[in-house]
Amino acid sequence: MQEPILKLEQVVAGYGPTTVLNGLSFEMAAQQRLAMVGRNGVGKTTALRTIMGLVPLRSGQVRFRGQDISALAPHQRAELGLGYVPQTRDIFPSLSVEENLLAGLKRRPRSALDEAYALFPRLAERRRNGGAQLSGGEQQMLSVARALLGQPSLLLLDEPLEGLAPLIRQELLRAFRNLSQQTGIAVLIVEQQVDEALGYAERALILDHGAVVHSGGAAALLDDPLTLERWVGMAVH
Ligand SMILES: Nc1ncnc2c1ncn2[C@@H]1O[C@H](COP(=O)(O)OP(=O)(O)OP(=O)(O)O)[C@@H](O)[C@H]1O
Repeated sequence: MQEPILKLEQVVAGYGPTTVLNGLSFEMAAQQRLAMVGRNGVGKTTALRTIMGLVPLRSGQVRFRGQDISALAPHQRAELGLGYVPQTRDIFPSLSVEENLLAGLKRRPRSALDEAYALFPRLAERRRNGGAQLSGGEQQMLSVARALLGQPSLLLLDEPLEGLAPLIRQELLRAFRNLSQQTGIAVLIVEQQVDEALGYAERALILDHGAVVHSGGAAALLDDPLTLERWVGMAVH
């Protein structure tokens, strides 16, 4: 079997006296779309932040393309090919769309911006608008586009659909699908919009108390209301 792009082994992490991840172990294949779901507070955001190196590991290991990255700083992980879009939509509100994208360019030529505009045509239309003038959905697009300019091979998305209207959610998911097809980038998506995330992903994990309690095909989970009800506490439509 091909080496997993990401592998967590018995990861323990938390904040101060609180342990949030209690032996979290899972792996994902290159080019895979994996959804991570679970009730509020089970540790999904903490898992992404730990993979990125923003929450320190207490024990266990994080491997990226076979390399143990547990001791690396976040920027070193980004350089290796990890992209992270936090829940907070990491954009500069006082800069224009184009300036925000330029800030994410690093050593790439300016023409790389065309990739971002091809993926999100709305951003091209609003390239001179200030970040603060964008709608929630446009801010999310900008945040994702900026992360992509770093050419990650694995993109971590923390609740990208949160607070967005259904039509905009569909537009974003369409862009994520195009992205997967065109670039083969692997995507780990954390989402409360469980039905939409499972519709997008190939595989799914359910977390509870900072560990995996279910792992399998996303379509199969979408068809399994008992498991969803038990661990996610919500019926999908
Ligand atoms: N900076 C922090 N300091 C202390 N505790 C924190 C911090 N961030 C999160 N926590 C706690 O860690 C636990 C897990 O939070 P986390 O955000 O990882 O869960 P989540 O599954 O992503 O939940 P949600 O869906 O609500 O975002 C929660 O009990 C939360 O209160």
